[in-house]
Amino acid sequence: MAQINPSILSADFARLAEEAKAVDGADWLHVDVMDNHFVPNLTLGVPVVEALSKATDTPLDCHLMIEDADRWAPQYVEAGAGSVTFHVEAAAAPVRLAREIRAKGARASMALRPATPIEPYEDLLPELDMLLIMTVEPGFGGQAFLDIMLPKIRRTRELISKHGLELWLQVDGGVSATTIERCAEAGADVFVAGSAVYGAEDPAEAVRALRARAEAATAGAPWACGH
Ligand SMILES: O=C(CO)[C@H](O)[C@H](O)COP(=O)(O)O
Repeated sequence: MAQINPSILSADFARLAEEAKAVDGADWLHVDVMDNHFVPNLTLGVPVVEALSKATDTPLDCHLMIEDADRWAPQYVEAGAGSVTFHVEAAAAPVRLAREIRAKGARASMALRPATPIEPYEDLLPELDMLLIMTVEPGFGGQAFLDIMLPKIRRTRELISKHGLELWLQVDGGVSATTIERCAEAGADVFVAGSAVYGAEDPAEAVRALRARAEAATAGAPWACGH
């Protein structure tokens, strides 16, 4: 089943609890943590994640776009995140970090910037619950989807199948009604959408419509069931 994770980067930060409720029915709430070092933007940190986790029943999918991921990622598990994604480019010891996230009770996920290839990390895949392929340069919502990421999504799906893994494959950036089908056909099964959800008149309906498109695009694919 396709999962849709609305990104609160496109929500009203003054009304985060209400904005979380506006997407009831979403699989996860995607929380973009930015430190103005790894990316040229600054958003929120551990205290806000802790408050948000108490304000919604939707599990939090925290995407850390921050330096020194080894130090900070475990704190997001303690703050209540159900899934924590660190960037491989910002982690000194990604295997140790993934194991620590899992040991603390959250799903461990690793992200790749657009210019980072998947192939050097094939052996790490069994250590992960999800792999995130960025389909824009991280830092801002509302950017255009990078079509050139589709072959990387396909190659990653092939590696996941080759190793018989349960790993989820997430895409983030420019995912909308016009791009989600291409992502799904290429092999993604978890879709982050910011402006396509929070820019819609009815965000909950936008989630349902995106999920229906992704599921129609992957009907029958062996990896598209069983979440
Ligand atoms: O990680 C992100 C940016 O770095 C955001 O999650 C992403 O860009 C979502 O916004 P949109 O769907 O509007 O592209």
